[in-house]
Parts: sequence; structure tokens; C-alpha cells
Amino acid sequence: MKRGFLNSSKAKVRPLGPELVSAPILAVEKPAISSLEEPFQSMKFPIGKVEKLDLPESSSSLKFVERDPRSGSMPGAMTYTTFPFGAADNEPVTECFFFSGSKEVLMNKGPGFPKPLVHPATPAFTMKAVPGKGMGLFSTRALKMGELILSERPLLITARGVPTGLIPGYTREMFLQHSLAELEKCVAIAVNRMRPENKAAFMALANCHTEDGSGPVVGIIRTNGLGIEGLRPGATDETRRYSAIPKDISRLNHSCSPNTTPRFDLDSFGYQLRAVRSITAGEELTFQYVDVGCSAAERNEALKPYAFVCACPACTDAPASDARRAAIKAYNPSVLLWAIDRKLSDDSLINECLEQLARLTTEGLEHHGAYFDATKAIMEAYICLGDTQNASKWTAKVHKQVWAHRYEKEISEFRLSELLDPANTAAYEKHPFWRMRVDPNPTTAMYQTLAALAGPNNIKTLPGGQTFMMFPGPPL
Ligand SMILES: C[S@@+](CC[C@H](N)C(=O)[O-])C[C@H]1O[C@@H](n2cnc3c(N)ncnc32)[C@H](O)[C@@H]1O
Repeated sequence: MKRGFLNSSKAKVRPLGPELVSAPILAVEKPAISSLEEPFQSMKFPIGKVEKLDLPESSSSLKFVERDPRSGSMPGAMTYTTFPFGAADNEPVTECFFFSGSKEVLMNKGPGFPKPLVHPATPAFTMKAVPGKGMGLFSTRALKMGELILSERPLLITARGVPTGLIPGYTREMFLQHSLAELEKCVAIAVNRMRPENKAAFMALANCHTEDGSGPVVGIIRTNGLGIEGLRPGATDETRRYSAIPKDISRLNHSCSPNTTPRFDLDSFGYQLRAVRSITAGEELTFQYVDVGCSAAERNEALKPYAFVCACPACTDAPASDARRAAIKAYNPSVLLWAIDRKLSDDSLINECLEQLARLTTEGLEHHGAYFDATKAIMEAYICLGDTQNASKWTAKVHKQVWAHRYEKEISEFRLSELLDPANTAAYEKHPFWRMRVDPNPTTAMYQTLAALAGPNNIKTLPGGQTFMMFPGPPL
């Protein structure tokens, strides 16, 4: 037993029952099957419909053993567990079906984990039917960019596949069907472990896979699941990502110009849904099911598994929208290159980024990483120019984008909170880009900046993902 949570008062509220651990046989010998083109270990199901086949009775390779919930994962076995461990009856819980190792990620977080969910001060959404889309969520009041709409623990977090032994004579299609059936058996157990109200909410979710080989539970997962990473340290294959099924966020319909974005907050073990631009009262809330930075044709191809054709304005006026999205994709601001290239005007980068932001706003893509990049580049350009008034204004815009992937890292690494005050020159002087554009010797300034960023080992990965390796350069 690792940490204090099992000794806490919370842990004593409910008696700890046995927990199930499934032990699929992993070390099964693989007979050669010529029609199985992809390595079966990937357990990746095609994203579209799976042909429904009547399979001969096959013996399942799954073995179930009961284990004490206070124990960690059984090596090589998959674990059913309910999180938070020993939760009180009124605390939101998530049923988990994990590969080994994930339970330990949660056990090792220590006391105080998970933090309570933070909710908006007043309710911000309601659910109602949307013609042609089933149910959907709508705002009940005006919302500002970055505002929290709802927080929730997922009903379920599950592996997307279970290791299944190959069955001699099976074709690829039969094997897929068999794998889906094995997964259905496994996840149905997790669903049956849910509290009655959670199980009812889960089973009431949309399922666009009723006609194919997915079982009822797998169909719901494939319709509503959100990819979630970070619970399997070290895994690089398909098993690194689980599917999470939240109750309310699952009711959001797709838009190629979404006005919200969900983000999983590990500290509270919950999803937070935020507005990515201003939203008026009564507007439908939407998010992107697939990457919407590409063309309408590519988006609708990727959306096929969800069994609808998107009729949002970007899809109905595809040529103009496609051109803008291609321009957005093609532009990647480089503050460093602009800062040292004195042939460029002082405002060229800022103007380019303003154009990029205009394209993103026209397309309704404020949730996109490119929006964060362009906002941050303008903030950094003003820091390069030594203009704290404008830099602080743009820092505030970066600060609003709490949903952004790199938000926390950027805020802490470059101490952006201190830059909200234009008079805090001490903080500005510590920023690696401070006055780089107005320095009399920009090349030296750039090397100094890179050296500072590179640190003692001369290698540094910037928040944007670029890696710098310092070679001996001009004397510093
Ligand atoms: C995750 S559910 C969304 C909530 C769902 N509308 C409900 O009733 O619970 C996904 C399903 O909603 C429908 N849907 C989502 N976005 C849509 C859209 N933009 N147009 C039409 N149908 C949509 C499709 O049937 C899709 O398979």
C-alpha cells in the first residue's frame, strides 16, 4: 500500500469489496494466419463500421480472479478498479478498466489526490434535443472566453482493447469480431460495477454502432469515448491511450468551428469544459470530434464513424474555408528569426500574427493550438521590443487560453503571471526574449538567449516543441 488515502476517513466510509482483475493469457503462441495483415497485438480497431459476423463458438481466453482493492496491479493483468479509491457515496467516481501500471499512477499521487472538482458558480448548460442531431448541450447564460462550463469525473475510463489469443483458421475480419466480443465482455463488467445512476446514464448515451459488430457497451464507448493519455507511463503503443466516457460532455455535438473544448485535469481526475470564445445564452455548445485544421473533405472522412455528415458553415462553404484553413496550417511564427533579422520591420511578425488570428477567428478555431501560438508570438514580439504595455496586454490574452495544451508549462516556465503587470520590469528583464529586437547586436543577443534556454547541458526543448542543441558559437 503506497499512500495515505486508504487510511483516510474517506476510505473508511464504504467497506472495500473485492475487486476483479482479468488476466487475459498474454503469452499465447501465435499461429501464422496469412490473412491477418496487421499485428494483432496493436488491438486497434478500424475507426469505421465493423462488419457483423456470426462467429463459431470460441472459448474465451479471459480469466478472472478476485483481488483485494488495496493491492496494486497484478503484473501482466488488467485491473478493474473504482476511483477515487474508497470514495464516499456522494463523491463522483469513475469505473476504470486498466492495463497494469495505471492503478499505481493514481496510488502514487499521494495524499490530497484527487482534488475536489471545481464547478462554475452558477449552472451554465442544459441538455435538449437538436433537430437531426439527437440530444445536445446549450448554454443557459452568456459565457466568456476561457470560462468554465462544467467539470465532471468520467463515468468510465477503459482500455480500448484486450489482448486476445489468435484462433487458428480465423480471418482478419473474424479476429476483429472476436476481439470486439472479448472487449465487450470485459467492459460490460466495468459498466455493471457502476452505481445504478451512473450505469443508467452510461446506457442512455448515444450509440451509432448498433448496426455493426460492436456490442452495446463497446458501441457506446466508440460513439462517445474521448482519448486520454498520461495514465500509462512508458507505453508507446496503442495501449498508452484509454477511452474516457463522461456523462455530460458526451452529449456535445461536433462542429468544425467549435465553441468549447474539454480538457482532462489529472489533479482533480475530471474533465473541465471551457468556452473558447464568447458564447451567447441559448447557443448550442459544440466541440471537435476530429482534428478540424484540415479540409472539409478530410474532416468528413474522419467523421464517418460517427455516422453523420457535418453541415456546419465551414463544411457548407468549403472552398473559402479550406483556403483559410490551409493558410492557417502553413503559418508558423518564429519570434527568434524575426528578432534577429533587421531587414524585417519591427511590426512584421505582429502583423502576420494578427492576420493569422483573424483567419482563426473567421474560421471559429480559437480552440486550436495555432491560436495560442499566434497570441503568444505577439506577446513575445512585444517583449523583444521592450514594450511592456503591449506585452502585458497580450500576456493577458495568453492567460485566458487555459484550455491550451501547453498552457501550464508556458505559464510556469516563463513566469507569465508576473508579466501581467507592465510595471514589473524586473520580471520582464528575466524573460529570455527581453529587448532582443532592440539589442545593438542581435546575433549575440540571440545566442545569449539560446544559451540561457539551453541550460548547462546545452540541450533544451522549448515549449513549442523545438529542440535546440548548442554548438560552440560566437563568444558570449
Ligand atoms: C457523442 S454523441 C453526441 C450526443 C448525441 N447527439 C446524443 O444524442 O447523445 C455523437 C453522435 O451525435 C450525433 N452528432 C454529433 N454531432 C453531430 C452533427 N454535427 N450533426 C449531426 N449529428 C451529430 C451523431 O449521431 C453522433 O454519432
